[in-house]
Amino acid sequence: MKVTVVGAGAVGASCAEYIAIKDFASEVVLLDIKEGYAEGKAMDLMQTASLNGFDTKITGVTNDYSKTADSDICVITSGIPRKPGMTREELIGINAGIVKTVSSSLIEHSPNTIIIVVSNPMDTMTYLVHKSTDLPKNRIIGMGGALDSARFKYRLAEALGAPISDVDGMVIGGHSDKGMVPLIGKAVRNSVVVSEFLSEERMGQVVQDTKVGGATLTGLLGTSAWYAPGAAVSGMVQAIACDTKKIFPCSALLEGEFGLSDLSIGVPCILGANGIEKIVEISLSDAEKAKLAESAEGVKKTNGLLEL
Ligand SMILES: NC(=O)C1=CN([C@@H]2O[C@H](COP(=O)(O)OP(=O)(O)OC[C@H]3O[C@@H](n4cnc5c(N)ncnc54)[C@H](O)[C@@H]3O)[C@@H](O)[C@H]2O)C=CC1
Ligand SMILES: O=C([O-])CC(=O)C(=O)O
Repeated sequence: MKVTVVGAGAVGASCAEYIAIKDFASEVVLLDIKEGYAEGKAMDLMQTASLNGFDTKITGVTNDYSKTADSDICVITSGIPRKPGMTREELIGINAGIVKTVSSSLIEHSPNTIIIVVSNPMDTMTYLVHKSTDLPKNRIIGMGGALDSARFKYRLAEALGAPISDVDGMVIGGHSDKGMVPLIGKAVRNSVVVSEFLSEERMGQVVQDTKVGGATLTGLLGTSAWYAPGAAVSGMVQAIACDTKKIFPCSALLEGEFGLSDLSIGVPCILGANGIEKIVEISLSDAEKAKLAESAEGVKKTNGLLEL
């Protein structure tokens, strides 16, 4: 199993590290445009192998796509991150060009690959890869909901005073400060809906804290987060590599599912060897449907800025 990660910055390196630590891939290629940068990150990571106990071989390359040839899975993290006060949507001007060039170079050398898009604004970048390449739709997947759901579980556990392993919940919709739809009505503590434990007001706070999770970290760090994003990507890569058929909310191209079409947005998906094996059309309440529709409008507005 060969995995390429483009962008050896904060998220790309974290992603490579978690993939290696989980020890399911034979090889991870890190590629960056900055001379020597990916080579340095790869060497540093390889020097953790004996300490962390993995056999995955990590190599770094400067913009040499021939070294990525025949990758089973490619992750795109190249592009600029936001700074405090910015939205993810403001990154489109620079990141669209990068994502378009990178995806076409990857496919040239790995025509059968599955692509996971991370660069922001992620739903729009995922849609751009659908529009600008010939890969089938099950092989282009955006990462956002896996991270947002992890943040939702963190906030739920905090509100409940419960261990994180006791809570479950999912976030669907666009990966943006306003567009996320944390499904609070379906969130559970050991199979009991959280409304049994939390007031309406506290649940509203959990939802709001989840939606601005990325912005909160950007304010604290001066740039956006990387540990949880890297872990979220590695979980999706593992589900595909090991054909686990686990459900992750992913940005998938919709063609009528949930009453939506011609956009990529976060919905529950079964991930396996074929990438998105199935979009799971869970039933939503009227309020949840309205929020998803509003979120889709926001994503489409950003898609409208693409030069296709
Ligand atoms: N979808 C999600 O949930 C998340 C998305 N992100 C996004 O991921 C992206 C990366 O974030 P960070 O790693 O923090 O940024 P970073 O600045 O640390 O790393 C980005 C790397 O991309 C490289 N790069 C730029 N253009 C390139 C090209 N044409 N080819 C190859 N490499 C290129 C840069 O040299 C840099 O090393 C940002 O757009 C950020 O907004 C970040 C966290 C979560
Ligand atoms: O907040 C950002 O810009 C990066 C990101 O998508 C996240 O951490 O959720």
